[in-house]
Amino acid sequence: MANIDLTQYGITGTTEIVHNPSYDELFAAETDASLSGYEKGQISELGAVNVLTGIYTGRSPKDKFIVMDENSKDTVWWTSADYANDNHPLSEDSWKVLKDLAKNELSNKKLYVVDAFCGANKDTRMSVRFIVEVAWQAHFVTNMFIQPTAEELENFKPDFVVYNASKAKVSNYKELGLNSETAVAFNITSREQVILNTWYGGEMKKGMFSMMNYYLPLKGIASMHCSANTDMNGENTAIFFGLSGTGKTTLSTDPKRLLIGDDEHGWDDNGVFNYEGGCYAKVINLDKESEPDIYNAIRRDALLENVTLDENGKIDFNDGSKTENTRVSYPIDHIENIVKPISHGPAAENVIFLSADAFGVLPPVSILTPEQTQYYFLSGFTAKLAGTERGITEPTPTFSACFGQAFLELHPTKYAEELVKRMEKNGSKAYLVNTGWNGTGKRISIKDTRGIIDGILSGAIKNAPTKKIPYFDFEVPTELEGVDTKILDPRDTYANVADWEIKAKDLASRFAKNFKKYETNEAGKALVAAGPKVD
Ligand SMILES: Nc1ncnc2c1ncn2[C@@H]1O[C@H](COP(=O)(O)OP(=O)(O)OP(=O)(O)O)[C@@H](O)[C@H]1O
Ligand SMILES: O=C([O-])CC(=O)C(=O)O
Ligand SMILES: [Mn+2]
Repeated sequence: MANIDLTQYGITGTTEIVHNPSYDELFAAETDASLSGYEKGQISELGAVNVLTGIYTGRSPKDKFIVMDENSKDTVWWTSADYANDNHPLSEDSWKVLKDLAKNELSNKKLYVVDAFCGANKDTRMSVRFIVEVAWQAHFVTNMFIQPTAEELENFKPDFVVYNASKAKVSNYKELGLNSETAVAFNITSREQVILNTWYGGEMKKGMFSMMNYYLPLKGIASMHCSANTDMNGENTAIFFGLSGTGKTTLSTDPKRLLIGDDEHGWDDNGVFNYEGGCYAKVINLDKESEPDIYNAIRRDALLENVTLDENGKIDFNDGSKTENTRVSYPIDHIENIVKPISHGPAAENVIFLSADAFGVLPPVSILTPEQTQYYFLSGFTAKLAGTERGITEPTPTFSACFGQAFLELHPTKYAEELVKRMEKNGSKAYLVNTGWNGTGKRISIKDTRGIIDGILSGAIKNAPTKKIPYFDFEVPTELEGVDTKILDPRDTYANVADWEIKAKDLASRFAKNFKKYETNEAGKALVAAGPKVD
């Protein structure tokens, strides 16, 4: 095993290093009777350990900072008055202070070091070293990242280092130009991430995704917040973009298809590849019958988060008292039908945008033209669902560029450019699928949405009779096998069509207003014609 010297990172007095622990070691460590507080896990009836992640049960985008230096100042897409985003600048001096806090927290104790890959493609993967002091955090990254073989571990040379000092706080945060005692800070030049005062593992997962989103598009590779699967022969790939809670994990986990990955992918000349080695599924109200694959993935080695258990370990998936963002992480091989040995598929034939529309305006499926594809990709309209980000407690309509604005490090048009380039080359088709609400006031059922996805993937939708929806000019099927015909035109789900009209006009004008930020050049202006019409 590689010899690890943490003094090279300024971490001193380390009493023990547990390097790439096995699942059995992790299980023993996180259920150790001497642990207390948020470090201690509880064994559930399904064999998976459940942990509580503390005050932070979702990501904290307001606390995300990137060092602004010579290298990053002209490349990173910084937040601005014209276009606010989560890339807050951090000075090099403040970075030093944060890193010192982390080094201090991590010195003089037993640590877990997990070396893993982000990216299934050998040419473009990042070798990431996670340094953490909480056993279950080591478990989380073991589940979520790609585990090196023994040989790869022997020769592992990190090209990115994550310091997780979740127990430390930034007390002088105001002086440092931060938002709170919590910091999730990146240094693109030295290739390091520092985490302070949040235990939520998603900061490491989405942190490395953000870094891939920086490095890969600059190499001409599309970097995407999407899930991906392919047919049983590994020949017909589909990708599903969507913000948190819109159904990436649920809908890509399909017993009829092979899973490539549930959240983060790249698309290069060889096809679509996963960044991750595991999945991170929402488990609120999880139902064994309607989502058997995810349910069955919850067993030993999976890690539950913020789920409510009684003293005997019996799980109540319907309890959202800790958070709506209850989760399970599991290695991808807990799903039976996956692409092996590496999570990769050919170029995507179908590109699906999942949008959970809380207004009840969007049709459950729309067939997009190439211009609409660009317009709706840049717009990224959806509702933020409760829990994944701090402060979001009910479905909140939002425009999240490329369906993942929180993770974009370059301007959104760069991601659109790379996606469109790949789609044009491969003749891929795009669809907008509303997994949210309609005029009934209820969320569209998973059964109907699965029927829609089946219709897209089988090609049946190409032969379906269609009509156009006003204001948006969406082409929608009027019949699709396996889907309740009465929901295909959203107007039919309203007691009074005029109610849909009012909401549709309101949504159309929100789109137009949001799109103004892209109208600063000719390409952006040209796309306006593909957007909704407001009169
Ligand atoms: N029509 C629907 N389609 C998809 N999911 C639905 C639908 N109706 C309800 N749901 C529920 O919405 C949630 C979708 O969450 P899912 O984990 O698939 O989202 P995600 O896009 O993977 O989010 P994240 O990026 O946060 O992991 C699940 O809890 C699922 O049961
Ligand atoms: O952000 C999401 O969509 C879910 C997740 O991976 C995280 O919480 O980091
Ligand atoms: Mn997911």
